[in-house]
Amino acid sequence: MAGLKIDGVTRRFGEFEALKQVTLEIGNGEFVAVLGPSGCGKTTLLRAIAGFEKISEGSITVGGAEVSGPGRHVPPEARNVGIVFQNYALWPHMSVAENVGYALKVAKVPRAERGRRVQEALDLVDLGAMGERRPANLSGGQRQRVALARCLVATPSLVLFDEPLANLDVHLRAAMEAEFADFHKRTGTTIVYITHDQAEAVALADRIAVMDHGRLIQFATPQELYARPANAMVAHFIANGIVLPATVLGEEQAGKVLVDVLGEQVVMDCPPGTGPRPAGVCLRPADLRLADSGGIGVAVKRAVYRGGGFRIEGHPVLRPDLEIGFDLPDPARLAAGEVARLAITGGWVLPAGQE
Ligand SMILES: Nc1ncnc2c1ncn2[C@@H]1O[C@H](COP(=O)(O)OP(=O)(O)OP(=O)(O)O)[C@@H](O)[C@H]1O
Repeated sequence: MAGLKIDGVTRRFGEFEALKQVTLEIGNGEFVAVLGPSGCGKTTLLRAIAGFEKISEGSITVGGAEVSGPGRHVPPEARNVGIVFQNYALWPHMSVAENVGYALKVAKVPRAERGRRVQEALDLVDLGAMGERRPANLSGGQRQRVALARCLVATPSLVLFDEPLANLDVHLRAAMEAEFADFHKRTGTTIVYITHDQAEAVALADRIAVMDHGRLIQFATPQELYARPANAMVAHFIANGIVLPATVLGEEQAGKVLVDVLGEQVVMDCPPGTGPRPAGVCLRPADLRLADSGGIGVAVKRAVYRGGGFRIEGHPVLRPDLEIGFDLPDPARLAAGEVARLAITGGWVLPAGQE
């Protein structure tokens, strides 16, 4: 197992920068998700780590050895990096064990050793008893595990997952999430997991690297991303936080500060050194409470039933240009056309310049 260091990596396609000065250090045995919207550079980063893509600037180090850098590009097959792709493409005419052992056979690994390593890899993904089956006789999740075993049989120092659950249905995704988490716990493999699904990243990863437009925006634990997003994009992207304009009224004291949000004065969490300035604030469900009086007025545009409760969407009465959405447990007392009163009880002031 090995750590991964990405240092100031830029990748240009002509004038366009798909990766901009990305710096990221991943510890030995860590499970890191790379998360971001379509086109943010996730796949380019994965391809650069795997060695399918040359980088324009910076360096990449796996387990202490530089694999990409100025004048240096170690080919993919010499990097000892495994990849589990979204399309797991197994050979239909080969058994599970043959599929897993194919690369070893091509590499002329002796039969006995091959058999032992294939069995070990299948045991790791809990398919130890299924080596003789054909892929057609496996479930989608089992096939994805064969793909994982096929990657593990080469004993990689680092495993990259490229949206491995994207082709699976919702139920199978949940089951496979649990399997991946369990696999990581048992083996301690260093994992870099690419996804655009924030719920998946939050459920699985020790830390998440959020990317946007080729840049790394924030690299932190799921809890930190939720509670202390670095900018409005992260606040929205992680669990759909509400971002509103506000004015910081005082100076930060012990991580808190007094803020005016649409006429309401609220004490919120804030970055160190926050002082009076215009700011964006991120609000989470725990920061909002429906009130009978006071609070901010929200004109309800839509109330959509979401099983067990309603999703309310509308705009602040004082700022019709802003959108605000929140969830309300059943039985809801709100309908389109009404004005809801929302008390704000907390929140997070975004860092300066990130509103
Ligand atoms: N070979 C290439 N030539 C030119 N532009 C490219 C090339 N590969 C990627 N890009 C551009 O780089 C940007 C990042 O692409 P990338 O595939 O890394 O995004 P992504 O975050 O993986 O998106 P998705 O989730 O849709 O796969 C995109 O704007 C894409 O069009």
